[in-house]
Amino acid sequence: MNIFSYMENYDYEQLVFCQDANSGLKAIIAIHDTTLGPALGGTRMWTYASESEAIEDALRLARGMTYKAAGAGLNLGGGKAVIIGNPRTDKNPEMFRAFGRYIQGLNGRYITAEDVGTTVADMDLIHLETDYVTGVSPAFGSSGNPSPVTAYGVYRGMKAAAKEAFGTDDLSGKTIAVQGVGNVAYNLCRHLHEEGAHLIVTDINKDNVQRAIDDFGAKAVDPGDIYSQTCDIFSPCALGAIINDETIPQLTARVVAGAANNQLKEDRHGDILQERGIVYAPDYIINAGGLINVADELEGYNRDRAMKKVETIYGNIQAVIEISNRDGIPTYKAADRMCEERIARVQRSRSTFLRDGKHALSRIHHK
Ligand SMILES: NC(=O)c1ccc[n+]([C@@H]2O[C@H](COP(=O)([O-])OP(=O)(O)OC[C@H]3O[C@@H](n4cnc5c(N)ncnc54)[C@H](O)[C@@H]3O)[C@@H](O)[C@H]2O)c1
Ligand SMILES: CC(C)C[C@H](N)C(=O)O
Repeated sequence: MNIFSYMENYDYEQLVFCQDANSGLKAIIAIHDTTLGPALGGTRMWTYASESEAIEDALRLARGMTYKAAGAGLNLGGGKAVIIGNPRTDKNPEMFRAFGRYIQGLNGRYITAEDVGTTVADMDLIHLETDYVTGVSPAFGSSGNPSPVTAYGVYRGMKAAAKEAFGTDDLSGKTIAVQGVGNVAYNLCRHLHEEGAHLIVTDINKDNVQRAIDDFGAKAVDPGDIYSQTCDIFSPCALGAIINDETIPQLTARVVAGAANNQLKEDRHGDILQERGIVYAPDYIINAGGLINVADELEGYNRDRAMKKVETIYGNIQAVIEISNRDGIPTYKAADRMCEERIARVQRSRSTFLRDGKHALSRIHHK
């Protein structure tokens, strides 16, 4: 991988490598764009097949966070971190403390939170060394696990997409196929079940499947069979790149709306969904609830205020669909356009010289 070419291509600001032999920490922090504010994004812990794969994942996810924050109307930039290792076997407290010190060294340019493979307990360890961490235990006045809030945002965004496809946002009686029933999707299924939707679920983790059957009367299918289920809505809540040449022909749903990051394998798959008349709720717009929730901590966490902001995801999905219909472009392009325009507008309005430029969040975390 030619790192500088890649960074130049998508206009990345900074890539940081962190190594601590004592704890075995090998981490990468990617900062994409801080026009709107400090880069906030989770830390992923994963068994990457190679260092290049880890770098690429950090960079790709960081850019997604720039768009996620811009689309959600937050004054935050985009960043993400990855720790190379197996989250089940390779963690130790010193690793997260060492990582916290590297974050502190960035002096607020990057703020972390949970992502796949990291937990509230890990954030508590990072918090021992830095204040630039969110999703910390509620005992510290923080917001805790962001997943249930992400799930609520996905539920609201799914309703907005359903309104476009079916003329109503009522999901009762609708059949929804959910791929992956982990932290986010379990909570999503609860909202859908309460509204009277029929659920078809799959997961490679049998316990998670059983929990959805027991709690929501879901029908379970094998992981490879989820795409071809007869359903109204397909909800990807496990992996990225699952909307691709192999899966699109199998889809019967009229809406794709789920929590997973980077759902389209390539942009052209968003074009194909549009050609097939499938309403695609862009991933970084619909799954912004967790980010909105942890971002609220930066102003002193207030659950009611955070949940009110999460409600805006319904309107944000509607806004994207409106741009898509108005300009005759697929929804993924409409979302990119909406976010890029906001970043450009803010950049222009902050272009005048100031001797001591300030950002609304520059006062945070100075205890
Ligand atoms: N947690 C959040 O707040 C949040 C916020 C935004 C986006 N996301 C994204 O949403 C997705 C789910 O996040 P999560 O926190 O629920 O993660 P999770 O790890 O708790 O859940 C993912 C589930 O998918 C299952 N899975 C993995 N591979 C699968 C496969 N091939 N087929 C079927 N199931 C499979 C896993 O066993 C697990 O149960 C991820 O892509 C994550 O990046 C999460
Ligand atoms: C800041 C976090 C809650 C980030 C979350 N993992 C996401 O991808 O949006």
